[in-house]
Amino acid sequence: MRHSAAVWDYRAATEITKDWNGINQFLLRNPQGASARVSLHGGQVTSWRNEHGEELLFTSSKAIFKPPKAMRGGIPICFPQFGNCGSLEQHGFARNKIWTVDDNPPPLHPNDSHGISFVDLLLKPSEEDQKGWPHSFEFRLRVSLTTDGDLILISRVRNINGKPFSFSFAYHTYLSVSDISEVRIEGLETLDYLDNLCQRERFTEQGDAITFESESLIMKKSGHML
Ligand SMILES: O=P(O)(O)OC[C@H]1O[C@@H](O)[C@H](O)[C@@H](O)[C@@H]1O
Repeated sequence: MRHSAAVWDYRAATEITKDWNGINQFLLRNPQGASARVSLHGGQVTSWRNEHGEELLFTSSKAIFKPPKAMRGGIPICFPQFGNCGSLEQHGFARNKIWTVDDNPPPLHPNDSHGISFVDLLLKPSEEDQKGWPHSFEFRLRVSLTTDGDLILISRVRNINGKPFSFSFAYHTYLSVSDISEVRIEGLETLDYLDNLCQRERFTEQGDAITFESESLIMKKSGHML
């Protein structure tokens, strides 16, 4: 029987290193050997490994690892705009910014505090950001790894001056799959989507599961991108 959770020190389980551009990144570990790595560049999770050390996230061999270009891999955060559905740069500016560590985040709901190893990050808009998107916000991101090796991302956006604004948001997750023909995505039946490979024509999903036989690039109206 394992008693590791009772004595597990989540701070000791978090190691700070530098990413490929010298920007701080955090390595989260659980007692079973699973890990996750998250960079202050974009608040982007760049690696998630299971207890066998297998990488679960994909990073393109063509990824550019240099700001201000976001890296194509891991989990880029799209905010305050998804895709090119607005006047901002593709997928918004959050993924291109240097986030800070949030030393004193407001408490999370107890149901959301499952992480055995975690880091809290914060993004506040710069003056430059506010020229392009004149809204006052704080974006808090908690990245946690559970005892079971699950990765949990919790995002909280706070309007700090009470003037209403709207935004779109997505975790642009690149999952690594060994055999795409084995993948099924369920639960999207009846949703409308825009097909990027058909000039963003709108269709309604009919099937109870999506499978992949060829290149596919569809954007669900609710914000999911496949
Ligand atoms: O190429 P970017 O800006 O990193 O965005 C990643 C991808 O985002 C998707 O939403 C687009 O449909 C793709 O065309 C794009 O490659």
